[in-house]
Amino acid sequence: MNNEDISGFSRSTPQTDAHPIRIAIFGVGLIGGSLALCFKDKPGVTVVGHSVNPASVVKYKARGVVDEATVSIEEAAREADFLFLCVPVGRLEDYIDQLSRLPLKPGCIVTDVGSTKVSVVRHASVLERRGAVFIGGHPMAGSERSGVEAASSHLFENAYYVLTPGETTPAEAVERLERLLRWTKAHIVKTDPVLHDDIVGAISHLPHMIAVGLVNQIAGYNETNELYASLAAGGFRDITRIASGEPLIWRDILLNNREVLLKLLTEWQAEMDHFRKLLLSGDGEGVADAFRRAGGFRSQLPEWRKGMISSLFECYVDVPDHPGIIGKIATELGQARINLSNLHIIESREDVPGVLQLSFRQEDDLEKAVALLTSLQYSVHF
Ligand SMILES: NC(=O)c1ccc[n+]([C@@H]2O[C@H](COP(=O)([O-])OP(=O)(O)OC[C@H]3O[C@@H](n4cnc5c(N)ncnc54)[C@H](O)[C@@H]3O)[C@@H](O)[C@H]2O)c1
Ligand SMILES: O=C(O)C(=O)C[C@]1(C(=O)O)C=C[C@@H](O)C=C1
Repeated sequence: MNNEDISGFSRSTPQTDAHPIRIAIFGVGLIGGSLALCFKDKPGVTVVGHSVNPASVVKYKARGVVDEATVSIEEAAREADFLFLCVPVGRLEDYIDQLSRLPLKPGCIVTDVGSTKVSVVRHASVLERRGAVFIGGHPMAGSERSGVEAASSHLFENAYYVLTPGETTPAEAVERLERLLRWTKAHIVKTDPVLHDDIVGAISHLPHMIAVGLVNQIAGYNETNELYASLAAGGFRDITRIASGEPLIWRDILLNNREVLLKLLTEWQAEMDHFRKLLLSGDGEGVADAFRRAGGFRSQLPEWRKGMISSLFECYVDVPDHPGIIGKIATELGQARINLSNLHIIESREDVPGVLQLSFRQEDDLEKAVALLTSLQYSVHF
């Protein structure tokens, strides 16, 4: 992508092939680090990372995630065209306050990646008085992992990236940010902060609470009998991956969106009460109907997008459980130059066919893999 117009400040400076763009990232963890990797090494771009922790600054540089790193918020912000706040939700307002006391580049864009939007957008008006433009942001992609070690330049590919510009946000600034974000390969969607928090509360925050509650319930049973953990298989793993999210990140998100979540929890309890009634009355048709409705809705979801159901292009291969089979499949794919992004054994018991989950970053790789494995007589399904 040509970054000719992205900075928006350099039109009066001597023309070079690419106008210089300075991007400051505050908090180079999973999300901040992934953004840094998307922008780094692009023509004319300098990425500067900020951390309050001197050891983190050394780490950011050593890992090559940023061009520069500093513990000074002032140094990071100075002359920055774009400032990304990638710290926990509970820290965002303080960062905005600190930035609002600094000499920012006129017209610079400050944005955040926080999982809630109402409070940060409301608070950010202090920045506008300093000549900066604030645009709330939230990439709908992530992981249960955290820290710069988990960062990836592919994290946002094909995911939705929400922006919440207000009515008075200059359209030119929104366009400039959108253009910069093209490097993430995400799909931009714009919405109002209140609607954002309602929807994301339902599709992200509530599921995290359910997963954590479920794991803790089972962990309690497991204290009296460890067979609970031993027998926990694919179903338990699928619904509970997100229970391993970073505790302080999730503390901040849930407390920040608590009004929405309290309502959602009441409705969730009603959903569970419905199940309780079905079981009490032995209403098998009611149980089957609940599964039918859920399956129907789930099958209509745009599965190929991150942020919905599947974060990757995936297929499942039935494999006989004998030594070397996984290596054989991986070698076949490698020889055909098909880029496998992940491989996961779902079930493997003696004499019983196992299932191999294959993940690809590109749809094209998935299609090629399915054709190849089918031609080799493997049973492939989705
Ligand atoms: N994890 C996800 O899946 C996900 C997805 C989208 C958005 N988000 C949002 O992105 C933001 C960052 O989350 P993450 O998953 O990258 O977390 P992370 O823990 O990987 O990174 C957080 C960063 O903030 C810094 N930080 C932590 N506590 C701090 C403090 N008290 N003061 C200053 N800096 C501090 C850390 O050093 C780190 O660089 C959060 O606001 C979160 O809501 C997370
Ligand atoms: O995939 C995961 O592990 C995530 O938790 C990502 C997830 C989500 O719930 O979908 C989590 C928080 C974000 O704010 C956005 C995305």
